[in-house]
Amino acid sequence: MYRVKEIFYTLQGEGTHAGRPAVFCRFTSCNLWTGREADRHRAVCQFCDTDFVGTDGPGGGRFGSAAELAAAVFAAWAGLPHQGSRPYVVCTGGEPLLQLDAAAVDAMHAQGFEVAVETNGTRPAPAGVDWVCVSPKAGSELVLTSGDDLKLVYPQPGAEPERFEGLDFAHFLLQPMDGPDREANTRAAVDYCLLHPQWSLSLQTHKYLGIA
Ligand SMILES: C[S@@+](CC[C@H](N)C(=O)[O-])C[C@H]1O[C@@H](n2cnc3c(N)ncnc32)[C@H](O)[C@@H]1O
Ligand SMILES: Nc1nc2[nH]cc(C(=O)O)c2c(=O)[nH]1
Ligand code: SF4
Ligand SMILES: [Mg+2]
Repeated sequence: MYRVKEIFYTLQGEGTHAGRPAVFCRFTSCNLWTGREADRHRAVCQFCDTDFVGTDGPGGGRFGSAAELAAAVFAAWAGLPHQGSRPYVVCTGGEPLLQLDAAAVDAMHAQGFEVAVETNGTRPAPAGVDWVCVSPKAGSELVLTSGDDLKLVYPQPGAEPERFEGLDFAHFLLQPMDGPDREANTRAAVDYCLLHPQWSLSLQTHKYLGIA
């Protein structure tokens, strides 16, 4: 059984693939926060910008099999078929690697999708995922130490960029922490990238565009 908060079609807002049309499959639950506001101050991850509680969002629900989940992802894709481009699904959450398994990845592949994951990196990824974006969180143990994007929310005391720059990722990105200090955090991230050009800036472009 897969528990999913919402499934929707939009542009990938963040990271190396920012601007790419994608179905987002947002799994419920996270191992670093309950998702309840009353618990935020004592969570390992306290800055989360996402509601991942329950299965009540658009396209959300409980899916009894990998094939049913993949069919729901396929149903959300609204792009026209085009030779040489594959539909794209971003599995996120909550923490998707608490639920995403090889059967789900295989079923999404069988529907023609390229499969990406957005993860906090505290759980191994199943075989077959095509794009792995890891976003480490201070105070958590990082087990996924290789992948495509290493996308660090900045600043995070205890998770300085220097700690991650030796890991086996193709792209290193700083994403300004959203919240009351977003503007200052954005300026600080710009300054950090300018001084340390192995890092690129990742903006949450969907928020500036006013899309999901
Ligand atoms: C909601 S998380 C879900 C996936 C996974 N649990 C993770 O943390 O990577 C999706 C992305 O949003 C980022 N994010 C969450 N809250 C944020 C905030 N306040 N400002 C900037 N990025 C944030 C996360 O670091 C992650 O890259
Ligand atoms: N447009 C859009 N892009 C995103 N990239 C990562 C997201 C996430 O919440 O994981 C996200 C999201 O919520 N919306
Ligand atoms: S790890 Fe990801 S989903 Fe979990 S609380 Fe942090 S940002 Fe939110
Ligand atoms: Mg988001």
